[in-house]
Amino acid sequence: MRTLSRVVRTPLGLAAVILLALVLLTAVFAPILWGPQAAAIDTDAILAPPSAEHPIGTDGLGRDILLRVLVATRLSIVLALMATAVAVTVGLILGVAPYLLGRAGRGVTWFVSVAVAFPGLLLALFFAVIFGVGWVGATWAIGLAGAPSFARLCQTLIAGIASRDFVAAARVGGVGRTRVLFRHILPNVGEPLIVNATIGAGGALLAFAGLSFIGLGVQPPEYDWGRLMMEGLSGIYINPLAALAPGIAVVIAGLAFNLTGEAAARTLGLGTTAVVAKLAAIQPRRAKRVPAAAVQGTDAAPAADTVLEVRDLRVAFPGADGPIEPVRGVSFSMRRGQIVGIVGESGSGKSLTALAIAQLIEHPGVVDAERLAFLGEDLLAGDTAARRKLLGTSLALVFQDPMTSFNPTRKMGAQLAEASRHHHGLTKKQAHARAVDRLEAVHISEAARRAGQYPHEFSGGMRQRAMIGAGLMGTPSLIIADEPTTALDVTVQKRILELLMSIRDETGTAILLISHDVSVVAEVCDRVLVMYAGRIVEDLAADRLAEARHPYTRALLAAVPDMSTDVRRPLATVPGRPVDPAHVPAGCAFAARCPLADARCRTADPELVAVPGGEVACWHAGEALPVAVDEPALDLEEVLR
Ligand SMILES: Nc1ncnc2c1ncn2[C@@H]1O[C@H](COP(=O)(O)OP(=O)(O)OP(=O)(O)O)[C@@H](O)[C@H]1O
Repeated sequence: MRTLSRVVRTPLGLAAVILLALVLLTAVFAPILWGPQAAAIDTDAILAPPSAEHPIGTDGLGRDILLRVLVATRLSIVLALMATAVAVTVGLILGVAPYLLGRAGRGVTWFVSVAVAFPGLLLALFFAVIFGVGWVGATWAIGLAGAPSFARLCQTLIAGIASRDFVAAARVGGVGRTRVLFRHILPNVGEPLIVNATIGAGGALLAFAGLSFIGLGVQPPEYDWGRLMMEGLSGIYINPLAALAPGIAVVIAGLAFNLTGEAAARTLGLGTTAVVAKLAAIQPRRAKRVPAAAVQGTDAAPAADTVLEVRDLRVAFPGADGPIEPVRGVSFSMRRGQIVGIVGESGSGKSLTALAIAQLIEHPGVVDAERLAFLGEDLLAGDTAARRKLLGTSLALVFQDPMTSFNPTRKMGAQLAEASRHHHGLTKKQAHARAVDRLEAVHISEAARRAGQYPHEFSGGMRQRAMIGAGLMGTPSLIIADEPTTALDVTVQKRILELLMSIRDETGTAILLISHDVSVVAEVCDRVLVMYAGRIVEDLAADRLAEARHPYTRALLAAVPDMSTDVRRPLATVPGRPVDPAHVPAGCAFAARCPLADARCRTADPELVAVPGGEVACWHAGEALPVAVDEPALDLEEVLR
């Protein structure tokens, strides 16, 4: 209803809706008002030309053509709508199948791709021949012919929404595929699908008229516009209006559907509501640092409080010239209460590492590891349902973009409550109460009222806190926060980081913080893992960052602006370009950008070896740099690239 009122506010929308309303009113009332008259045979007025009594003449049985055109509106529209219903239903089934069936659904995608390549009218003729002459066969024919394009649209829209963060969060929360589809995906693709179906109804109307015109559609004594065109054609030289009038009716009704659909599409495309709520004040708390003992020595035998063990984690995707491995043997472990940061430039494999831990790498991606264990449970083996439950109750994810982290069509309270109901067996009321409680826990004021609002009614910082609140619906042992502050301004950033630290202090939750910003990581983490080209190249305590040994870590640190940075000069960056995972060079992947690189670096890849305070993978770890990396010879072009 809201959509309709937005559509009629535009001149095009208003005209289209009025036209469609007229067509539909004619379809409803014309057979009641003029049905018997339109069927009355008058042998005295056979093939009469237009006159005052018969404005566009009569047919071969003396029946009034204008009345017949008006009465035919109902059958023409009903049949077009029935064919559209077939197209939408079959299209939806084919459209959602790949998502629901996972890998097994690839056959459906292939089938739709092939079917979509056939011209619709050809398919309609093909099905019309199979189903036989008559309106039933024609309805199936037009409906099935329209289904592939609808299915393709459906698949594309679903794929777009399925990659959004809130769907990933729901899946990690243990929400099943079917529920995710109906709760999170379909409500978000519903509008474009309805708009497309409306436009499709115009096409079905035209196709039906075509089939009836060539004698495959409606059969006498029934008549639709196509049938009337066919009958009028025989007398076109005597009374051209007899064929033209039903043709014009098809055009008007087709336009009414198409324009309404187009107007709705335009209106929906333009209308993104952006209501920015005011940021509620939060009371930042000073974080306690985890004792150094808890930070050190994590790669020995797993300690009793080990939350996460990652050993030789690899993530691969098929590429044009063989598999691409953007994550190439990552190993680390985390203990209760630890905040570990992963830093590295874009493309270094940080997010894929996190996604692999959360079991969110989709086919055709392949995850392999010597060991990937969460709370002692092997994530690469064992029962899928048990794994999902474990991840759903004990792992929380916070994503970069707080706008995509929530389903825009559902209220915040309901979204927070969802996983809790699923995993903890809470009633709707209990889950809602917990959602409000969790919103309060992340310092959202008036939490009860806020729980009844939609994501767009929250500010960016509030949404990010709500995302953290969603993670706290259970009792997570690990929060993975992937660039949680990148989309936020600096003051909000600080509050989010302080919130994460306070959660760690209060609950002992371990936090894996992914960031490309080394200063963010340095501020809140106990330990920092520096990633380059899919590997950890340095692992060190955050408070020893200044003693970093790897030239890459040192270059990253040098690129952080401070109060002494000359603002008139371009900001420093690490010179050169990151490695393309499809073309990782032999030897040390950083060699091409490294001022210390020599022949050995270009041929032999250094292992991660223990050094005082951490581990480093470099043949020249800690050596003095011949060129000052904090003063790289930058050209603006390189910076902007
Ligand atoms: N589905 C995929 N298929 C092929 N390659 C992929 C896929 N997903 C990611 N990659 C590649 O893997 C590499 C690492 O990606 P990842 O998202 O982990 O990087 P990142 O360090 O998190 O960077 P950013 O900070 O930009 O997110 C990138 O080069 C990316 O192009």
